[in-house]
Amino acid sequence: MDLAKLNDRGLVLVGAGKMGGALLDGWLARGLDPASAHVIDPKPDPRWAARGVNVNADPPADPAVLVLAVKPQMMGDVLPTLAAWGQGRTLVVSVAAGTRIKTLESSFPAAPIVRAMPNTPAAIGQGITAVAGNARADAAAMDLAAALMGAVGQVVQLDDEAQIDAVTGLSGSGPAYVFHLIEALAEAGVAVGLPADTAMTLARATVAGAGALALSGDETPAKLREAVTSPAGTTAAGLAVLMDPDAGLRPLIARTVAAATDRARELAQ
Ligand SMILES: NC(=O)c1ccc[n+]([C@@H]2O[C@H](COP(=O)([O-])OP(=O)(O)OC[C@H]3O[C@@H](n4cnc5c(N)ncnc54)[C@H](OP(=O)(O)O)[C@@H]3O)[C@@H](O)[C@H]2O)c1
Ligand code: PRO
Repeated sequence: MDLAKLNDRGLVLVGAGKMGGALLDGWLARGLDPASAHVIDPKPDPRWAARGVNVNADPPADPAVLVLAVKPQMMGDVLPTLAAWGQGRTLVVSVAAGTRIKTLESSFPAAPIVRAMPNTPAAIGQGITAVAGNARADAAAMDLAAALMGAVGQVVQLDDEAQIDAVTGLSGSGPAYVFHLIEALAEAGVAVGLPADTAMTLARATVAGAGALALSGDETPAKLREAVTSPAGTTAAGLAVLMDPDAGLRPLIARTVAAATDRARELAQ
């Protein structure tokens, strides 16, 4: 999207921590005017002020978008302070895990509201965000939300807000699983004889390259895996361990995503 469209009325970001900060980095890199961006955060990173973003000072009364990126546990304290923005002209976008549209509606009864679940690769324009809107989020509001999140990666529209918990368990938390895969690959490389820095370089580039290849064409991940796997070769030996139906990656990842999804449901308020 042309983020310049937001530059007239402004964007207010409440909570510029890891996720809010990653989004703001992405938006600023893609044309959001720092002078139209307003951060509210008790301990803001000095880099926002250094880049010309308004920090904790005179946010507009009628911004185009209010983005909520505080921890779900903070929402109860934060929402009552923001009610003035819920008059209907401002699109409210919450990226919080757990916090339900119903809860947001009790603070912003007149507002179009979109729940969005992004992930941190948004900072480099390679995030993916799932979105679900309330009844007041008409086509124009959903378009604005999709454009906002689309500026920092792909966007998936959900039919049902309840699916956001599963999205949180998969792609919201997912970058952490992949970073841990890099750590595990590097440690395994050291265990089979590589220097630590070489192993980390190989692990990082292997995951990044495989990810880029998986996104680059129409081949399924299964086909791409098969293309690496020579009959009776090295990959087949490795995959025999990794694809063990009981002790391999599939049941482990299934438990991982289920645990994260369950936690999102527990955080529900
Ligand atoms: N991190 C992710 O990968 C990710 C992905 C998808 C969604 N999310 C969602 O994004 C939200 C933020 O998560 P996070 O990981 O970015 O956490 P975080 O790094 O702790 O960011 C939250 C920010 O909000 C600030 N804050 C606290 N009280 C505030 C208040 N009253 N008004 C304004 N700002 C306030 C915090 O400041 P202090 O640090 O000083 O308390 C912090 O800078 C959560 O709801 C989470 O579910 C995160
Ligand atoms: N980070 C948040 C959490 O760990 C939500 C998805 C990723 O709760």
